[in-house]
Amino acid sequence: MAARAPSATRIQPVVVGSKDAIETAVDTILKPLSTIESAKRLAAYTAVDRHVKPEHIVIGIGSGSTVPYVVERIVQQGREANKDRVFIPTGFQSKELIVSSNLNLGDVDQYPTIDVTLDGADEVDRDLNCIKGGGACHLREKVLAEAARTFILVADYRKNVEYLGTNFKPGVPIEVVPFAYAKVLQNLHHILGSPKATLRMAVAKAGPVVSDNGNFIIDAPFEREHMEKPYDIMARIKMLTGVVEVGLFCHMAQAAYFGNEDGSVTVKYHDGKVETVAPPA
Ligand SMILES: O=C(CO)[C@H](O)[C@H](O)COP(=O)(O)O
Repeated sequence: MAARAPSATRIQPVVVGSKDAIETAVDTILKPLSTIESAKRLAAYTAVDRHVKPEHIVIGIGSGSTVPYVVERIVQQGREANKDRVFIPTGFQSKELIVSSNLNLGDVDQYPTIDVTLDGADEVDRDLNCIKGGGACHLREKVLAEAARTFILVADYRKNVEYLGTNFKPGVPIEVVPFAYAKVLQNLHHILGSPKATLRMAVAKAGPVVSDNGNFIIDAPFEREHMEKPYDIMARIKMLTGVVEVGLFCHMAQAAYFGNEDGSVTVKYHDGKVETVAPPA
């Protein structure tokens, strides 16, 4: 039998947090957020304050870099407010976010009716149509948007545009089953008028981006004439065999919250009304 090491050598230092975790915590306290991050947080906090009410039990959580602020604000509502709630994720990232925030996790097959879903967007036009799928999550995001009684968008000021494709240049994200991607690309190039449509390639992996559902993503830029009537082009893309979902969400959101550089929030509603919420005094 191996001799036991003297107890002194077995004593491990007490780890209270990694260097990164400590630096992040210090940054959070001491360093102000960048203008864009502040704008995202402002939009998310305002939307949560207005739309996540005590009677809301089933809550859809979207994907992207704005949504963590949504969850942060929901957590701030307190343990009592959240103890009976169930949170439904739109993908791996939001699932991790829900679990690491100690919120109850559910899935849309258990809860096909959601009280309110809050999600980010790549761009939102004057009629609240939006491009989603910059993070390749738009299939689940659309399911949760459709399942929700109220669907709310949160974003920073760069996403607030008159027509889609103004600032967001990669194009419309399209989730396709892998074996059909070349055929769908041909259809987009030669039939639907997107000659620059490309398969989205991974950055830290060789080969294509693979979605949480095991599919590929095509990014298809379209001319302004198509993007001004996004429902028509969305329907035509969706009819291509092999397409699973299109990252154009038309007439789905009730309101979109945009954090601005000056600390105000612009709220666009589905009926065309626009409100400006002044910065906190
Ligand atoms: O659609 C999405 C992911 O598929 C995101 O909601 C969208 O890309 C916005 O992300 P961010 O809040 O980081 O700007």
